[in-house]
Amino acid sequence: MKIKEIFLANRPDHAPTATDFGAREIDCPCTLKDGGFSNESLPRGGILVKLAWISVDPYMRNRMRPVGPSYAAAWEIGGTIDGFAVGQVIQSRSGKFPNGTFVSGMMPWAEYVILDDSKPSPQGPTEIPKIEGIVGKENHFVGLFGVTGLTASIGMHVHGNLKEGQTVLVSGAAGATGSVAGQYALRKGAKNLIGICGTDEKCEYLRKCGFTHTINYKTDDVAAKVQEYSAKTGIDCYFDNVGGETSEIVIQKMNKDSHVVLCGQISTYNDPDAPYPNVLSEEVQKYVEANNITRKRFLLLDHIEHTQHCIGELIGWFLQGKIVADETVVDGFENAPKAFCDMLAGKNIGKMVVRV
Ligand SMILES: NC(=O)C1=CN([C@@H]2O[C@H](COP(=O)(O)OP(=O)(O)OC[C@H]3O[C@@H](n4cnc5c(N)ncnc54)[C@H](OP(=O)(O)O)[C@@H]3O)[C@@H](O)[C@H]2O)C=CC1
Ligand SMILES: CCCCCC(=O)/C=C/[C@H]1[C@H](O)CC(=O)[C@@H]1CCCCCCC(=O)O
Repeated sequence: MKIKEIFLANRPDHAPTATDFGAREIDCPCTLKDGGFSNESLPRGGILVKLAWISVDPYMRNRMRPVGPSYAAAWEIGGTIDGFAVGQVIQSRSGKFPNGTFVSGMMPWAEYVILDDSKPSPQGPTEIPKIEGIVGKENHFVGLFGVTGLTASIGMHVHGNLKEGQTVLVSGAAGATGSVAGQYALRKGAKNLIGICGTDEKCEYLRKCGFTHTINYKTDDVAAKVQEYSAKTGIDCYFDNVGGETSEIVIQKMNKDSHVVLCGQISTYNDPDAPYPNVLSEEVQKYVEANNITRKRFLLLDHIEHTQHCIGELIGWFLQGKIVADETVVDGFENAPKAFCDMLAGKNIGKMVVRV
């Protein structure tokens, strides 16, 4: 049986497009001549997984460069793309993952893949728990209960220093991470929650998520709106997904001893020369130091020990209907490259996910 896989075709120096990727046919591992599956060709501990949900993520932009980010390899030209995904076990030579099990983890972008059950979580296959109310919603394990939801909650938990009654501002607020970061702050007692995003439709989504104030950075005067919405309180916590000019504006309105959760700097990801994290202007850097504002880089992988606690909270809120987690679903395996480029261009509300 032939299946499709997706590979990197070019390393663009501009915003990527779907033409920077290619698709090709390969033989499906573990198939018989009659088209059925067999586990005979699986190595011991191997599982054949049919991809179900593919995550497209901003850090992948960096994997398109000759040297990738510190925590993930650069993709080779002509090499198969890989990323976080959810799939179902079709054939198994593993005692841990019997047929039918849903797993999440890093997977090549091919319709069927072989994974090794000894590779540790979260990169290696991780069983998706069968919890009433969650079964059938495995898509959320690439979003709300996956990397983005955990980045939001663990990021806030570790660097947010949230307290009852605070003012919290989130940039990139209508995306997968930002929308959960804001709702996490609300659950922890934030009283004034300000969200910055790129369209009016996204502002509406923020209101559905419980944000107090919304700012469209493409049409509003960001500095004036940030000033207006934080005039009485200042800002106690800033969950920064975007960096650049927006962050310069926000940080200057932060209170003494307040905290930046430095999660991402997506406004500069297409610029190969932009340092990560972005270097603040001299004036803003002085403000940070004079006001004892913490701004430490946050990386999910450095804090994975908080996963059980934070995923437990997220699942609890979800089952109680206390958290909104809309997704932008793109159908079709071959549309994953377009979904990735569209996410970078801001065409998603909530988590951008590909249904295979
Ligand atoms: N530190 C960590 O461990 C992790 C960090 N991240 C970071 O979290 C952030 C959000 O990721 P994720 O939730 O997956 O993605 P999102 O779901 O937020 O999607 C990306 C969004 O970024 C916004 N965006 C794109 N370009 C710009 C720009 N020039 N200026 C401002 N906003 C822009 C767009 O929304 P809009 O229409 O509002 O512009 C777009 O929808 C990223 O910075 C990512 O790198 C993610 C996972 C782990
Ligand atoms: C645990 C796998 C997560 C992969 C997907 C993802 O969204 C990555 C986000 C990274 C973020 O930008 C900073 C991080 O710490 C996140 C995790 C990166 C892990 C990549 C592992 C890659 C590999 O093992 O090949």
